[in-house]
Amino acid sequence: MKIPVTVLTGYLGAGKTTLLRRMLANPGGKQFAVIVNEFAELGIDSELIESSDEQVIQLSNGCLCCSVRGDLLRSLELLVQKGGFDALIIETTGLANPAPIAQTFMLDDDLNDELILDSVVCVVDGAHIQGYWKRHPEIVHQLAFADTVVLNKAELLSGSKAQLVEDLLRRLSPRAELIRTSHCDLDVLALAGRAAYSLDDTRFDAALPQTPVLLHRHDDEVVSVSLATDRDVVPDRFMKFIQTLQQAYGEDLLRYKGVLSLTNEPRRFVFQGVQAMADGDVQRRWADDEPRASKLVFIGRNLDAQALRTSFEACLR
Ligand SMILES: Nc1nc2c(ncn2[C@@H]2O[C@H](COP(=O)(O)OP(=O)(O)OP(=O)(O)O)[C@@H](O)[C@H]2O)c(=O)[nH]1
Repeated sequence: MKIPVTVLTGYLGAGKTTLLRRMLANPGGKQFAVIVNEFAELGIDSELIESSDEQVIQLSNGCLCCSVRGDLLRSLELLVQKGGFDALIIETTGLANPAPIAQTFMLDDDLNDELILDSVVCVVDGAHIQGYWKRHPEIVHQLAFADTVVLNKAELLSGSKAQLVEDLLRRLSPRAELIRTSHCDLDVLALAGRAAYSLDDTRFDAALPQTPVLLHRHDDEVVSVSLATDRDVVPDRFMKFIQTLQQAYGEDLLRYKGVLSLTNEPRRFVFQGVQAMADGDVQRRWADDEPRASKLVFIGRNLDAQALRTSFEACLR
């Protein structure tokens, strides 16, 4: 029996990791393996998963659909050789086109014998989708390819706006099942192992170019800036730094997230945001043998990397 693969897609900050965490917290007797892909050089998501039971492979600094597609193939081969799991979840970057990822299963005979693409789930940020979808063509590809669309952050939508967003999603993803939710609080057991995705489906033909897409270009203006330090971060300076960035870049500040070592705080501080919406919380304590290193990733349009570095330096003790 082939091992089912669930691909989690959706734009930056939509809620993919939130959904992944829910799936891992409620495995329904499955032993998951997970591949997490991040656009930025530094990977943060594997830190947010905090999982010990699953094999988690982090692929950073590029998208599975293009620049790290070879890494995806190697990781899949490695996982299949090693075994020890009966379901696989792949979390793509918010910029990835799921079509070439699906092709990976189709084009490689050995993988095709072992793995089957079970479902492509597209998580949508209900609060931002109306402003985003025309500006970011990735979203249209992701929705067109999905068999399941999770309309997330629904609590931020009024009744009439929620209806408009649903209508838009049904237009962009007419065949998909649509689930409206907040914080991806949905029946995760119903998501995996249900063969929602079929390679015979016409959806696949429509979304795939006739020849394999081995490389495709992302929006060149969207860049990532990764910052790392082993000095402590001073909380109020850091908050001012973030507020200044939110004001300076507005909608162009697409996504930021990080794990920080704050002054006088024995626990790791996890911080993340989408445009002007940010939140952070303390997590577990830093282990005795663990370097108290902070890392932070920003993804946005035309970010000034040097200016970000200099401003971040000013937040350190
Ligand atoms: N208000 C609100 N916030 C949410 C909801 N779901 C997730 N979030 C928050 O939105 C932010 C992004 O969530 P993630 O799950 O990390 O999103 P993602 O799609 O994995 O992000 P990237 O991998 O960076 O593209 C986090 O701060 C979440 O806590 C929701 O339903 N409502």
